[in-house]
Amino acid sequence: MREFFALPEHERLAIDNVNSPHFRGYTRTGDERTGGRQDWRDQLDIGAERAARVPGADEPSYWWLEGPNQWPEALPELRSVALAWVDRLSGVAERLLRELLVSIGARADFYDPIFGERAHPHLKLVRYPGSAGSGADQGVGAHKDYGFLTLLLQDQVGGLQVEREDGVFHDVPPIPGAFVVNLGELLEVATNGYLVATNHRVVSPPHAVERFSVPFFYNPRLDARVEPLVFPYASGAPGVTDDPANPLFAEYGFNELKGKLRAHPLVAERHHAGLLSPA
Ligand SMILES: O=C(O)CCC(=O)C(=O)O
Ligand SMILES: [Fe+2]
Repeated sequence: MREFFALPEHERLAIDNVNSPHFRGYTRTGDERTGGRQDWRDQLDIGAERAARVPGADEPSYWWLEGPNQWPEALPELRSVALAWVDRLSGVAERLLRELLVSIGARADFYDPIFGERAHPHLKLVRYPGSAGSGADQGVGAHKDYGFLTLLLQDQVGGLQVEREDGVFHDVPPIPGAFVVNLGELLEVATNGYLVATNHRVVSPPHAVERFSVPFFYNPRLDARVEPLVFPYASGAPGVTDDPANPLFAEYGFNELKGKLRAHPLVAERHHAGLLSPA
């Protein structure tokens, strides 16, 4: 992945995600927004390799999220390595989700039907280039991931923080060889708030220190509707977080599309002006 970010800028920009109505490809530093503010990182977004899908007038707009990836010509091996990693981590995350469901008294296979062949996993290669010249330290602003589980590899630099019950963001110190596991919004929807999606952010490394991370997002089919989980604590669950700025959608495609339109305004304006709600 370091080789990808070391490519000359014109080679990275040849696969700019602004060229992709499917939100795939390279986002240069400064083009992404979280919480309405600029994230100081660049990244390569990779999803399941599928044919471009253009939703018909009577189809849900989230089908735009299906499509081909963009790969750098100068690094032909990246495609097979990244897609093999997606496959491998899909298996790990599947096992983990099943164990997690059993641990709260549910059936292991409860959500099996919404994954399978048409599942919509996602992988990012991310580089944080240090602090922005402006002094802002938002590597990525506080957010929750859209799907069920995230398996995140981070290097030794640090900067990832998660919000705990006390409302304070706590450092997540890097542990060599370990994944950080974040709970996604769909698990919160599934358990009606018994499990709460992990609110997390990255504080930029100081000065010109670079940080690299590789989050893998375990997501079901875009047209999956997350049914309430049958488990012993369902009746006492508090309900999902009520945040008008971030509604949680049980139909996965809408939940991801909401996030992508917000995070990638250049892609949204160029390809999806019709989907943006009037300000
Ligand atoms: O870089 C990290 O450690 C976190 C990245 C992240 O939260 C994301 O891309 O969703
Ligand atoms: Fe995240």
